[in-house]
Amino acid sequence: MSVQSAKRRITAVDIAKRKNGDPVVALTAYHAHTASILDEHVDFILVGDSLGMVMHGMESTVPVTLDMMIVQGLAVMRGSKRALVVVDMPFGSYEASKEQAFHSAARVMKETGAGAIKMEGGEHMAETVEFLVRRGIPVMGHIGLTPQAINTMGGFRVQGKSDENQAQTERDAKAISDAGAFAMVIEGTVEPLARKITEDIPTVTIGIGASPACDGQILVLEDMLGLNVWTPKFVQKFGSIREHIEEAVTGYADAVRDRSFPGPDHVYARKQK
Ligand SMILES: Nc1nc(=O)c2c([nH]1)NC[C@@H]1CN(c3ccc(C(=O)N[C@@H](CCC(=O)O)C(=O)O)cc3)CN21
Ligand SMILES: CC(C)C(=O)C(=O)O
Ligand SMILES: [Mg+2]
Repeated sequence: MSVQSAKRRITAVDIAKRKNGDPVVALTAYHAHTASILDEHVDFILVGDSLGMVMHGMESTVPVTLDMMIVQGLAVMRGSKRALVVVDMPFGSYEASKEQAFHSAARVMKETGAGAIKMEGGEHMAETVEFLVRRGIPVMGHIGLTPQAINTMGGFRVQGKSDENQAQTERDAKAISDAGAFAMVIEGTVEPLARKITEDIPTVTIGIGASPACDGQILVLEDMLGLNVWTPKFVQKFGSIREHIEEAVTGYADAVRDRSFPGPDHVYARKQK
């Protein structure tokens, strides 16, 4: 990193000011190349623990490690210079105690240079969120459908369908907001709940499968590009990257088989005498 950069990055403080303003635009990225494409078009890039499922074919995000998040977080920092980079805390790296959370989050901040971290959880994580924020780590919350809880939820379940669950999710939002999170992801919740939370709390809400009522939106990049075959219902495919890759790969395979590749332009010759 340079001593002084010409254009400063968007900060967590900038995002926090976007309540009732223009919608906050966010996408996930795990690589330097994709990060460099998103950099000019989004407000923040999330290095999501969804990378376990998207890059590695895991069935959930539970096996993702802190080291995996740090490696990809660093890649995304190298590829970007304008957008805020937020790194997800993976399952098992923060839930045991606020000290464990600080230790893990500090590693992410020091080893990647990212501007903020995100952690899943409501009321039960509020004390931890406050502990980190007070010690200089901007925290993005994540409530509603929290994928790391797949094994206690019994699957990825849309939240807010019952009165009891709606009331709990509202308490979660309030607790994370009061704890000082600069923004929070609301994932997989029924529309009236996402709307009510967004109206009731002063914290910026970022929706994913949580209706247009939120202050911003996020999607997993590979889902909206059309690279992943199956996606949750809340995804709109804005591209069809899978077909582009298929076309390029079959073109290459055909060219190798009929010996039209490598062609004259791709061959090294000896020095002319
Ligand atoms: N590629 C990808 N995209 C994501 O959005 C994403 C991940 N991976 N991994 C981490 C979590 C997991 N997510 C998920 C995964 C599955 C559903 C899902 O099965 N949804 C059902 C509805 C379930 C219900 O009705 O309760 C669906 O059909 O959309 C939702 C969110 C969102 N996140
Ligand atoms: C889906 C987003 C919000 C996320 O947490 C992830 O990509 O891991
Ligand atoms: Mg995540």
